[in-house]
Amino acid sequence: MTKILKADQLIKSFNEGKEQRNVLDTVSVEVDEGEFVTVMGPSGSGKSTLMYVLSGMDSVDAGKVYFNGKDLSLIKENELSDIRRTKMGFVFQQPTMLKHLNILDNIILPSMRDNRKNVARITEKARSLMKRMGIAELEQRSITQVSGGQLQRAGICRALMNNPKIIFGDEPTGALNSKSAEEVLEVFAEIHAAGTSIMLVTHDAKVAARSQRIMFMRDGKIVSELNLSNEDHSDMEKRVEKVTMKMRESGI
Ligand SMILES: Nc1ncnc2c1ncn2[C@@H]1O[C@H](COP(=O)(O)OP(=O)(O)OP(=O)(O)O)[C@@H](O)[C@H]1O
Repeated sequence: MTKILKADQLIKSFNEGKEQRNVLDTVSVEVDEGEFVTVMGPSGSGKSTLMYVLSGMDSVDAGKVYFNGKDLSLIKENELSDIRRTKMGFVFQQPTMLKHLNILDNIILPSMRDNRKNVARITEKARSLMKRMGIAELEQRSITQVSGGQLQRAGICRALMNNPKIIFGDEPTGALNSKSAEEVLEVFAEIHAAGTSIMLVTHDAKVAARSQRIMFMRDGKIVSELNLSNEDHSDMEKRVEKVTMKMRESGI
């Protein structure tokens, strides 16, 4: 199986007063192409930092990150930003969108950067994604005229504009009510079914239960994993129960 991501023995430290603290402490990770993984762990355990270094948004002090077989430490910053823009999609807890643009324009804005001549094609792509995400009728609305769940689905459309190989999500349902969260999770399931790899950071067992494999972090280390790929997908309650048990076992 081809690895979309491979990380060996990552170390990342930050200064805490006079002390240096390893926020990532010899972390190794592998994600298969098309795999849906989640990262769980207590606040401050290093989950977001792990996601930032795996996506090349931040550097490591030691260790290697390979994206699609490429050592990220050996490529120049402009190639790295091209990879991030064209091969990776990012979804955060609160999508950052511009207030004076409507939803459609917010979705297409990042793609316009190097494709000004292809407005028609880009707009068509955005419309087809909005339809797929169930927000086709919202294109003219401002970002203050939609619900949190609808805004997040717009954020996912924006992340999918370049057909990324992987979507990174940091607590993508963290700010949503349970109904909107369910809808957004359905969207992630659909993106995964279409072949895109997904890595989500979450505190929520219901989110993690949707994934194929969960990595549990504590104090900058991956302390355990749970493989759900052979568990019945229709029995979500049982999957959530397994995740909750493993969280307890892992001290999370
Ligand atoms: N730029 C930074 N400078 C200094 N310390 C940082 C920096 N970024 C993160 N940290 C510290 O690294 C640790 C891990 O942070 P990180 O955001 O990765 O944790 P997390 O598991 O994602 O937490 P949460 O669930 O609260 O989002 C925390 O103690 C945080 O304060």
